[in-house]
Amino acid sequence: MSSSVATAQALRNVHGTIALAGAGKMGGAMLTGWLAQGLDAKRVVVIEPHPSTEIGALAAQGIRLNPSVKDAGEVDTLVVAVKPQSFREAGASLKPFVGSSTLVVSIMAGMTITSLEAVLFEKVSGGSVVRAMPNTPAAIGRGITVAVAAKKVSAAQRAVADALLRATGSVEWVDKESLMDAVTAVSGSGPAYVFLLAEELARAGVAAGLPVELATKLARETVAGSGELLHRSELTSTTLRQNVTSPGGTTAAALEVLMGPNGMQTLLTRAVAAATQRSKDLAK
Ligand SMILES: NC(=O)C1=CN([C@@H]2O[C@H](COP(=O)(O)OP(=O)(O)OC[C@H]3O[C@@H](n4cnc5c(N)ncnc54)[C@H](OP(=O)(O)O)[C@@H]3O)[C@@H](O)[C@H]2O)C=CC1
Ligand SMILES: O=C(O)[C@@H]1CCC=N1
Repeated sequence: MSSSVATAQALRNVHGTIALAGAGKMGGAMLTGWLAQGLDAKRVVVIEPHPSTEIGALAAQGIRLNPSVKDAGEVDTLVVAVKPQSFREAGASLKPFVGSSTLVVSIMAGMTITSLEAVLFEKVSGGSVVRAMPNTPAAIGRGITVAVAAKKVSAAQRAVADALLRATGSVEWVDKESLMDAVTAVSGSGPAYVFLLAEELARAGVAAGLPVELATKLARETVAGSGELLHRSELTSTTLRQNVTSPGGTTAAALEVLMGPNGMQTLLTRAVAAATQRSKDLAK
């Protein structure tokens, strides 16, 4: 069985009602992935105060948009995709949807398992919580998610979380929740760094004399094509970089700048440290 067939099959084996709280950029991307992989829309409840036109249109496919707690019925899995800053308030309105056997999967940056348990469950340490960090390539099935499960999460619940997360790309499980802040800084926020690279490469092309439109196209296709090559190739990123670099050539001249003092290594180390710290601060 191919891995994509196995992924779709695992998702179809997820039983019960799945509620998504927060169908914004990330929650919406995950919902798109689930439906694309064949999850029955009728089993999906979406809790979202201001649904986009796209999310509203999914009601025609059978998803239940903003039902009352009574109409939603028993929620087997609640995926929380609201902003961490709005969770204290949102948590209170979500709590009535959570029963003692509900599995909660949170994708909120910085929000710890302990905080989730305290807000959503009657007793601290009484909840089945999976903390996960996806990224936006999930929208095209090419995301990567890192997940950590609270002790109370059963093997069956972990399989449910895995199926939902894997429908949007690959999944790595870790045992230490403390890794999640750095994970968020690398892969959760990481797509933004890559898109910034495309923006700045285009700007640098314009500064070097190219028309804006051509520079934008060259930068976009170069980032996208290099990403695809990295994805398909078995070579390491170091070898792929070296393959571009002719001795004494143009790339070597550029890399001397990018790999020099205050180059990419310094900048990315500082950027990832700043994002890691922000994730820790969001927990407070
Ligand atoms: N964007 C990304 O790349 C990633 C984001 N995340 C995490 O995903 C979460 C969402 O981020 P993102 O999608 O970017 O943010 P968005 O603002 O796009 O989405 C959050 C959504 O939650 C809605 N919302 C607000 N209050 C409630 C409530 N009480 N009940 C239900 N929904 C509510 C918001 O509505 P309204 O706008 O009207 O307030 C909004 O539509 C965050 O916790 C973030 O840390 C994780 C990985 C990557
Ligand atoms: O910027 C943020 O806080 C969220 C988490 C990772 C990506 N976006």
